[in-house]
Amino acid sequence: MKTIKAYFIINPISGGKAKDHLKSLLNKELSQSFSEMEIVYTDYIKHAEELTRHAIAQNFDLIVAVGGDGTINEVAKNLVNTQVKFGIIPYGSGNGLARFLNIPLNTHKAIKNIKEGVCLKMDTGTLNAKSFFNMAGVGFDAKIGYLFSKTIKRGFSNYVKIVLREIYSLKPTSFKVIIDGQEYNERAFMISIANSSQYGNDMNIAKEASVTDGLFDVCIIKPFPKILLPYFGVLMAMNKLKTKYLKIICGEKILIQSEGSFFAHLDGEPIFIEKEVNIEVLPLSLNIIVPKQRV
Ligand SMILES: Nc1ncnc2c1ncn2[C@@H]1O[C@H](COP(=O)(O)OP(=O)(O)OP(=O)(O)O)[C@@H](O)[C@H]1O
Repeated sequence: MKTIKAYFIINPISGGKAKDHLKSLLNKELSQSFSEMEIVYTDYIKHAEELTRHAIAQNFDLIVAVGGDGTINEVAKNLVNTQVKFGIIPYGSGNGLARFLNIPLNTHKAIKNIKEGVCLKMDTGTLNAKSFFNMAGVGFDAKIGYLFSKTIKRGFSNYVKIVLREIYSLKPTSFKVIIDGQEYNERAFMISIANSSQYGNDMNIAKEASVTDGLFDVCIIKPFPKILLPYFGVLMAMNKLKTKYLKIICGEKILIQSEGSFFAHLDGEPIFIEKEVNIEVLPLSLNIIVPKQRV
């Protein structure tokens, strides 16, 4: 048995899937792999942040988030630039980061990855000093993140319902964007800051994104005829989106300004912005467990 202390944080509501059985499953499949193991469920929003800080104080070597990108965010934000290893058992609605890293969506295989995977150092980011790991953004996806956070029902189908309801009233916003000192003035439906290539559910916007290149792909989505949406959806699912309506610029320091206040999101979790967003990459700052073939 390895002398590794492992701490599991389960979000009971993520992805709209039941997780009552997980505690006994994790104990059964992993108790021989670690010298000490603790499994806890979150009771409320941001509880995972408190639990992570507790686990760090108790010298756990490995902390695993069981949930989606929001849960990953709450756990991993305390692990940036530490030696603590981070694992994911995907149980979200979108699972963007897990899908990008080829972490299995099947629970048994994801548990096996916690045992047998290898450690990758990945880039993380901050938006107005708050951490994100998969994707941040302003505009339409931030509004969807806000509306999704207000719904009781989670899961992919509810996400799609909100997107379809909102897309037809969507209007572009004027943004000033400064990427590594270069200024762009754009009217856009949204601007996504991609660390991985995808939002979740294999909806890829930045097909060449890497989480180890020290750069974000700034994806400026310009106003497009909405009739093209199904076509773009198919291209995104195939990771082949290329269109004159999408401009991608890579950079490590990004400033976004707009008239008045607006919403942004960090891994799908909305935040209200008074004035501007400042985004920075923190290269290779998180030790994440991924399948061997991913490194
Ligand atoms: N016990 C709880 N009750 C209510 N909300 C919770 C609880 N525990 C955690 N949360 C909140 O659940 C939210 C959603 O979690 P998460 O993002 O992991 O799932 P998801 O949105 O279904 O998946 P994804 O982000 O992959 O689309 C987070 O904002 C988190 O703070």
